[in-house]
Amino acid sequence: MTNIVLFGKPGAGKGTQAEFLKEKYKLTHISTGDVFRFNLKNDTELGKQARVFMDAGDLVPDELTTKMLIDEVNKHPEANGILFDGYPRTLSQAEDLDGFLASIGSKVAATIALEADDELLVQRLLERGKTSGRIDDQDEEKIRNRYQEYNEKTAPLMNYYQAQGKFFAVNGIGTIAEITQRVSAVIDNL
Ligand SMILES: Nc1ncnc2c1ncn2[C@@H]1O[C@H](COP(=O)(O)OP(=O)(O)O)[C@@H](O)[C@H]1O
Repeated sequence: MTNIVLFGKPGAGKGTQAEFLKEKYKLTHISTGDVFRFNLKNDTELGKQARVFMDAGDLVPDELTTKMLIDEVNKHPEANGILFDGYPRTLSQAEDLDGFLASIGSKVAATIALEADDELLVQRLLERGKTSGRIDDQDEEKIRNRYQEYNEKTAPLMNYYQAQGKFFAVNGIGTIAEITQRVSAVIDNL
């Protein structure tokens, strides 16, 4: 299995790239944000528990998120590899992911970060908020809170993966196709 973690700040383009990469490399795409939003929309028990955190732009607690993630991975026993989008976002999630993948005889092959400047990303999210219906994209304060969450809790993961020799950063500014090319170059070299 070639498991890839797509890494980057909110709005960096992880979801957009995932759509192309999953086709190109026949990967199973798991977006924790999408799974949470599906649960919110269907008002499931998980959705009810996650809503307050998501609407505020806070991270959902690790235990809830990791349980959901493992359930999702287990739905795809035939997967060629998984493209993780939005997970892990904390050190504890990264450790749990490593432990879980080891338990099924697998591992993270690479973590690929899409890099872009904060101010550009905030503008992208506000633009997305006009049409996406996402509450967390419509209010600049909530967006800034997501960046704070990212800086405090998610950014330290770069060191975690760097220490394992699995961290690759690509420039996330350019056309969608250009960025797909850059990410593909990393995957093709693994
Ligand atoms: N791995 C995770 N850990 C905790 N919360 C998460 C995780 N993934 C998604 N969420 C919740 O879902 C929200 C939206 O996720 P996502 O669509 O990936 O957002 P973004 O556009 O901010 O990258 C997050 O702000 C957070 O509340």
